[in-house]
Amino acid sequence: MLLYIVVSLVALLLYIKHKQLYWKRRGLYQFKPEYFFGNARKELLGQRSIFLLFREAYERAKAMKEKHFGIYYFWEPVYVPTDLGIVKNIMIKDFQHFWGHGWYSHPKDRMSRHLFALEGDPWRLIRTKLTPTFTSGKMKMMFDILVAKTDGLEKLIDHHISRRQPVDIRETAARFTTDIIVNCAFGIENDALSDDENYFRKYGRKMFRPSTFYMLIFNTVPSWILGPIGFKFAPPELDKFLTDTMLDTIQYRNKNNIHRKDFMNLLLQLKSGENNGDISQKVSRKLTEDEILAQCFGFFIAGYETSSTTITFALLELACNQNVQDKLREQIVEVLNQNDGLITYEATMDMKYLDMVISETLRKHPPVPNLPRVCSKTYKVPETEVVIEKGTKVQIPVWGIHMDPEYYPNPEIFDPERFTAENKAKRPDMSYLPFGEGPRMCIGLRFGMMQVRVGLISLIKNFKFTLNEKTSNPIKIEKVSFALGVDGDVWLDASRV
Ligand code: HEM
Repeated sequence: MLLYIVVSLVALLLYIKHKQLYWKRRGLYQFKPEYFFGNARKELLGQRSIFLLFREAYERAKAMKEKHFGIYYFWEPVYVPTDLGIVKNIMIKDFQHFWGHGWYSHPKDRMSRHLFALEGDPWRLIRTKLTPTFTSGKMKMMFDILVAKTDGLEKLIDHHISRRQPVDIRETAARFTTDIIVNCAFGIENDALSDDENYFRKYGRKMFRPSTFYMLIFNTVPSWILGPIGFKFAPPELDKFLTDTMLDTIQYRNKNNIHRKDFMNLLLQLKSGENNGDISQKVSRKLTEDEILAQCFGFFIAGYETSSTTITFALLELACNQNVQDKLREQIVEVLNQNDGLITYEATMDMKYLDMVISETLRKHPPVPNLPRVCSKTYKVPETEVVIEKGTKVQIPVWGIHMDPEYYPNPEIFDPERFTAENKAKRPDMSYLPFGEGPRMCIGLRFGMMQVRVGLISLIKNFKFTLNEKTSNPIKIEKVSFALGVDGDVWLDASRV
C-alpha cells in the first residue's frame, strides 16, 4: 500500500513537472514556474491582482524582446503575445481560431448564458440579435434616463459637502451606474444613490468582489465540470430575485401594452419577433425568455462596474491633475452654454477634450486589463514555429501594452494630449484596446461611454475635486476582482464651483 502511494505521488510530481515544460517543448519562452502553482501562486491565492501579473510579465518579456511568451496557472499553460501583429491576428484576422473568452458557461445555469460567456454558434446568434440594440439611435433614445440620474448624483455630493465629509467616489460612481443599468436593462426604477441598503448595489458589490475560493474555481475548473455539479455564476438569491422581478416586469408590460425606451423593451421585441426596423430581420429565430434574462443580467455585470471604475479613475486623476480638471470644466461649461445649459446627446458628442480625458483614463486604468481568449482551432503563430493547441487559454495583456513607453512615453503621467487626432494617428494598430477588438469587441461601448460622459459632465460642471488624505497615494490595486479596481475606498474632497 505504502509503495503504491509513493509511486502514485512520484508519478503525479513528474506529471506536473512535465506539464510545466509545455511551452519550452514548443519553443516558446516561458517564465520559470513555481512547482505546483505555476506562475500565479499569489494571484490564485488572492494575495495579488492577476492583472499585475500580466502587466509585469509583459514588461519583462518586452525587455527581453520576446514576441510572445508562456506562463502557467498551476500547470495549465497560458499563451501571451506581446507583438502587436500577433495580437491583431488573434483578435481580428484569425478570429475563427480564437472566438471564445473561455469563461464559465453551462446550459444548466441560465445566468451564465450571457453574451460575454457564450461561444461558437450560440454566441454568434445572440451577438447578431443584440447588435442593433446598441446603435447610436438607440443610445439617444435612452439618453434621458441617464440625465435624470444626475440629480441624485449631485444631491449625494452636496449631502457630503454640507456635512463637511469627503466623498467616497468609488461608491458614489458605482451607485450612479447601478441605477442607470438597472433602469435600462431590467426596466426598474432603482435608487441606489439615496438608499444605502439598495439590493442591486449590494449584489453588484458581491458579484464584483468575489471570494478568493470562487475566483480560484472560476479561473481554473472547466465549465463541463462546474455546470453538472451545480456551480452558479450568480448567487442563487440574486438569480431568483432577478428572475422574479424581470418576469413580473415582462408580464406587466405585455398586459398593459407598455413600451419604455430601454434595453428590456428592445429585447422583448426580439422575443416576440416583432419587426422594429433593423431588429429581428437578420436572424429568424426568436429569443427565449431565459435568453433575455441572461442578456439583461449580462448587461448588468458587463456594464455597471466597467463604467463606474472609469468614472472613479477619471476623477482620481482629475483630482491629482488640477490643470486638466480646470481645462475640462472650461470646455464643458462652454459647450453647455451654447446649448442653453442643457446636457443633450449632441452636446456630449461635441466635448472633444472630455473624450481625450476619458481615453487617457482608459489607457492608464483599463477596466478589463487582460482580454481573455481560448483557442478554438489549433493555430500556428505566423512566422514562428509556435503552435497553440485547441483549448489553450490566451490572454492579451492590454494593461502592459497601454503602459509600454514604446507607444506611450512616460506612461505613468496622465496626459490627455496623447489622444489628439494627430497623436492617435502616430501609434500602431492594437496599441489601445480598452474595449477589446474584432468581432468580440465590447458591444456596449457607446452605452459605456455615454454613462461616463454624462457622469463626468454633471460632476465636473458643478464641483471641484481634490485628493483627500484618506486616499492612499499611490493607489493599490484590488487583489481579487473581475475588473481593475482600487483596493479600498477612494476619498475626494468636493466643493461647489
Ligand atoms: C467603460 C465601459 C466599458 C468598458 C471599458 C468595457 C470593456 C469591455 C471589454 C474589454 C470587453 C471584451 C472585448 C473583447 O473581448 O475583445 C467587453 C465585452 C462586452 N461588454 Fe463592455 N465595456 C464597457 C461597458 C459596457 C456596457 C455599458 C455594456 C452593456 C450595457 C457592456 C457589455 C458588454 C458585453 C455584452 C460584452 C461581451 C461581448 C461579446 O463577447 O460579444 N459593456 N467590454
